[in-house]
Amino acid sequence: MPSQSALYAIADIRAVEQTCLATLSEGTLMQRAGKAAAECALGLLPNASSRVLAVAGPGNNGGDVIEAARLLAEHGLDVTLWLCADRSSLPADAARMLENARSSPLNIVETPSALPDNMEGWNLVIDGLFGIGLTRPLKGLYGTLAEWINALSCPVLALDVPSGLDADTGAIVGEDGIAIRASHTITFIADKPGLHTLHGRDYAGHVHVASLDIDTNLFPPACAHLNSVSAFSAFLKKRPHNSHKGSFGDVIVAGGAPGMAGAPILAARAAAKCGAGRVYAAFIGDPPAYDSAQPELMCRAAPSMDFSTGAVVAGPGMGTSREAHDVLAAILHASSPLVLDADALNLIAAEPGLQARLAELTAPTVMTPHPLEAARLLQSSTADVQSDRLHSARALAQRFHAVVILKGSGSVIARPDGEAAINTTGNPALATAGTGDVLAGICGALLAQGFPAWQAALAATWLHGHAADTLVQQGIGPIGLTASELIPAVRTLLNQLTEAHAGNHIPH
Ligand SMILES: NC(=O)C1=CN([C@@H]2O[C@H](COP(=O)(O)OP(=O)(O)OC[C@H]3O[C@@H](n4cnc5c(N)ncnc54)[C@H](OP(=O)(O)O)[C@@H]3O)[C@@H](O)[C@H]2O)[C@@H](O)CC1
Ligand SMILES: [K+]
Repeated sequence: MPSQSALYAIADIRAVEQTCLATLSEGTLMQRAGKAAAECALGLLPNASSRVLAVAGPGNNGGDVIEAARLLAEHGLDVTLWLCADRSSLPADAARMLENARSSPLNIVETPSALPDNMEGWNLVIDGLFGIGLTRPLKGLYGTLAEWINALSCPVLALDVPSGLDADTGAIVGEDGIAIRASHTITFIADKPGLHTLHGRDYAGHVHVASLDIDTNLFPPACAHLNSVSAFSAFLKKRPHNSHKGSFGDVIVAGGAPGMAGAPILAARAAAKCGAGRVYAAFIGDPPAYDSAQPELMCRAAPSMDFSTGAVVAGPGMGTSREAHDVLAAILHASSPLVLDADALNLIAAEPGLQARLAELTAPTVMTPHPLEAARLLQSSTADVQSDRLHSARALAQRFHAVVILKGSGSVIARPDGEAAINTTGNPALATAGTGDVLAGICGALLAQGFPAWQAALAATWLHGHAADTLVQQGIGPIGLTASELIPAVRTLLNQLTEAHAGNHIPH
């Protein structure tokens, strides 16, 4: 099996599947998938007399669920199979599974023309309508069945992919399409990006990977990975006793147009609490005398700043005025490690001169667009960006020669060579004003402490999301979690991670 964090595109899964099908005896992979699914289902059921509804579609995903349903019925559970397909047109393996199931205690309802009449009393629904062979939106009986399942209160286990969801992108197929909202997904052969970004997290629920015992050597390189601590932990360093504030770098946050002073303050506070040695908040408008809640920050006027002395976070509350443009131009000419957020991205999207300068930079650079900012940078629409978030993040990284964090559910981190990761932490509590400023500030602090752009982006995204997860577990959110509250939680996590992962090695 490839590494737990590896993600594969449908085309790659198909290629692996075809190689296996050529060497294994007929039905072997489907039997393995059915067995893994049945075992997973048993773990979700309250007792041995549980009632299970299995829904099967017209393809091999249907074959998987038929096999799983047979095994569960033979295990003594009360299982009904809703076969939403014409038996005579099932693919060969699925037809074989159906024949096997006939001699089992499984209750089979063939080609139903209506929905099951009882919504109550099911302990689990298993979704085997469609997997990676979905080619169009769920319509007719499939659509109404999906709606019906989504209204149930019991757990729903999707086989391979929740039906209606695109396994590559996490999009729901069709303009007004519908997908089955699963509480759990058991996905076969390898994990898939669409289960983790856009609608993926809402529709796939907990994802379990069943590799079906396929030889690791048959897999091509993964198309992306899930973000994890191991991807950046090598840069978590214990601090030597003999250190001073200059040892951990400066961060200069540039933004704060009149009326928008809060944004750079949030980013600067985050940078300070994530370990930068000194933090400046530089304002396009008049700077405040100091930040009374965090007087360690040094508040300055942006036009008179020297941006070459530390990592720069440009954009929070910056506005798009002429002054903001000139400050951004000065920042791009300083060639410092750089985080570009918010209005800095909007200014760049609007001006080819700034774009050309950005593409020339060799210092570590991270861009943190949300989908609308990404759309402006790519001169496309938010819908286009969201329709394939991995592709959009890669396109941005290549065009601007920077590491990109495309924010949203399952943030995508991409770098110019095409390497990409999907973040797994975070929750809807982050959908509130100021959380983006905090993310940019964390990123700036990590760049100032010597993280390369890629690892800084991975670590910042992971920490930011995990802090929100921790606070929600404590009841501080999702409703009413504020961006400010994230900052101390991120600091705690960063210290815990450093303690757990940094060796005794003292850096020089
Ligand atoms: N091959 C193997 O041995 C293994 C396969 N495995 C399993 O197989 C799954 C892939 O199987 P699959 O290729 O048969 O695709 P699947 O998702 O079942 O559906 C395709 C069928 O649905 C139809 N169809 C599509 N969209 C539709 C729509 N909206 N509304 C109505 N019909 C629609 C489509 O018809 P068509 O588009 O040709 O008209 C076709 O008939 C995979 O996800 C995994 O679970 C694992 O067990 C490992 C071993
Ligand atoms: K499915």
